[in-house]
Amino acid sequence: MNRILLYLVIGVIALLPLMPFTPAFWVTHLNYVGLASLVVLGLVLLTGVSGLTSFGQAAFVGIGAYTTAWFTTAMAGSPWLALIIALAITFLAAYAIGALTLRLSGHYLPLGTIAWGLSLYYLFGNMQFLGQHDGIAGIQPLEIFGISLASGRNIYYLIWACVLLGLWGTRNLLDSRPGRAIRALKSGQAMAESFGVNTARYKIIVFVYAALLACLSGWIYAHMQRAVSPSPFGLNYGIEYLFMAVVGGASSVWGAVIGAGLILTLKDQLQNVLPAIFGTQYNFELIVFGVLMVLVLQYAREGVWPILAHWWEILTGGSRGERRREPPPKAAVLPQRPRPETGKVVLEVEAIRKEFGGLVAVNDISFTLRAGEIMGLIGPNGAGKSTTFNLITGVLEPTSGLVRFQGERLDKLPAREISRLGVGRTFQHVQLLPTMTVLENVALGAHLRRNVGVVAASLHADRRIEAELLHEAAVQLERVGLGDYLYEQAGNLALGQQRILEIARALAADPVLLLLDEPAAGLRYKEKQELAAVLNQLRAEGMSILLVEHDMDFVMKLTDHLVVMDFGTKIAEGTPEYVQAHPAVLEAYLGGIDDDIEIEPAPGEQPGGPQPGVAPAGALEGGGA
Ligand SMILES: Nc1ncnc2c1ncn2[C@@H]1O[C@H](COP(=O)(O)OP(=O)(O)OP(=O)(O)O)[C@@H](O)[C@H]1O
Repeated sequence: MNRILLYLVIGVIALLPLMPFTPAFWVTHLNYVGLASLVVLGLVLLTGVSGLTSFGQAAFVGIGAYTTAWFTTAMAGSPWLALIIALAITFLAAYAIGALTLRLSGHYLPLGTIAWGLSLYYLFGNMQFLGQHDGIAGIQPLEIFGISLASGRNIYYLIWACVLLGLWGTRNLLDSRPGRAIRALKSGQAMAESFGVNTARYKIIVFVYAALLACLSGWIYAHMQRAVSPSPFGLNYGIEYLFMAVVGGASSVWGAVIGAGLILTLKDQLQNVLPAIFGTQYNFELIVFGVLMVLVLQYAREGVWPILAHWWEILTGGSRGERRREPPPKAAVLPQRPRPETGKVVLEVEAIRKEFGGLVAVNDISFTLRAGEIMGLIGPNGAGKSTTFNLITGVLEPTSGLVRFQGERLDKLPAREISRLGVGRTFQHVQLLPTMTVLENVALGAHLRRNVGVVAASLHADRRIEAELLHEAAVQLERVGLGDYLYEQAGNLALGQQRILEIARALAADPVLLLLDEPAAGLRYKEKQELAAVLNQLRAEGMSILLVEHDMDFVMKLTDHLVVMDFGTKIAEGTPEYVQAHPAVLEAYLGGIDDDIEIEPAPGEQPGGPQPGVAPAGALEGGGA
């Protein structure tokens, strides 16, 4: 968000209660908005950013409120100690609940959150020492440095200081190493895992983070209301918080404040206006909310915040559109892993086999790849190339056979561990985080090269490491020719550029072995030439590269060694010249027949004739490297 707007918001928040004309009910209303904003901020991170829908946040508000209510009344304890206890209980409860429910996918997760939201609600209402459905009254107001926060105007500052801190911390978190991993949870889990991100762990972290914010809100609420009862912590409120997140804009931290403000103000106004119109006391506002939700989902799926941000952009002359052009500041170079000597065996594939039911997709394939070598894996459509690729990268487990990388078995390891050993990869279908910048996407590739915790990231204590990661990402982008697009949203790049971006991201992981799945697909002639130059350069630096590629012209000019597959079986292996002249290869490629497509002839040979599936780039894609 634009800085001017930020200062404006802070100024208004600071001055509003001081103004004599500000009515007391405004301050009270803003206090509720602030408390709800804290809960919704957690939901923005959990649901909007990470894609984990939770209906149960109100229960965590309840843990914060009930802990302090009981501890400060029954035990006459300090509310500050109560806050620590409440946060600790919430941490443990959220960790346990998260570990159980976050494994659930699809609609099972929201259903799981409803179940534990209801359980905690009934727990509050049935426990004798928590006052059952009557709750606990007589809670003391908070006091800071001798100043009582009993009045709405005083506690207002505590609430909004917490909201601003929460916004600041969450923004910092999102713009950091753990933040990039969190932003990959919604749509790029498999990709993130192959760069070493432990997605299951990050899901729990986000869940606990959101629960702690809700707990803080509950703690302040109890001391503001001076009494607690179960109803504000039930499922209805859980749904309302989610509603606020969706309406405000579930992918922006500011959406939390906007959503809470809009919904609570609307609810307040509707509760006044609707009974007067209809002459009854029924909760008509619920019907209006239902209609509003449908309209938001239909016409403003990203919520209100992006619309407001767009208006602000127009108002301030497009300041949001001004992108930084300069590269990130220079920083120390990240440590690099030792490279094997050129010519040393890096990858050994021994009789790997993959059966899908009765289909043998990969039939006892073996080959080796040496340091400083580019190997191509080719074959007609359905030959088993991608399956072989997935067996090496840990996406699939072989039925039998083994894969060794620098002497270590890969075939039993998950993708995350394979990446840790020094294997970088790209994807057949580009897997980027389209709303993140090109630079951030590539920095995700360097995830394992530095470690930053969530707390350090939230407090912005990660500046040096963050600078190193971004610097590394910029260097790799410069290397592959995308240095002019650092701050462009990755989704705005052309498909060919996105493929190149994937290579930069894989390079940011400092791999010893680079696995490229159809890197030239969608690239124009010049881009292919540039890609070939980059790959040649990498080979010269001792990198080992295995590529699956359909563009024969590109493959033949670039690779040292080829393995040709057909129907899951290796039918030939050798230099490009040897393979091009191999009868089994010609048979495999000529078998299907498209008379217009011709295989590139081996030196000194006549053109090979038509071929299906895999065809020379010149025929299928307009030229190669
Ligand atoms: N998950 C799966 N379940 C069942 N069959 C599969 C699965 N994945 C691949 N196959 C089958 O295995 C065979 C090899 O497929 P694979 O995708 O590895 O071939 P490919 O050489 O990469 O083809 P293309 O060039 O079209 O990508 C095909 O017959 C395919 O239908």
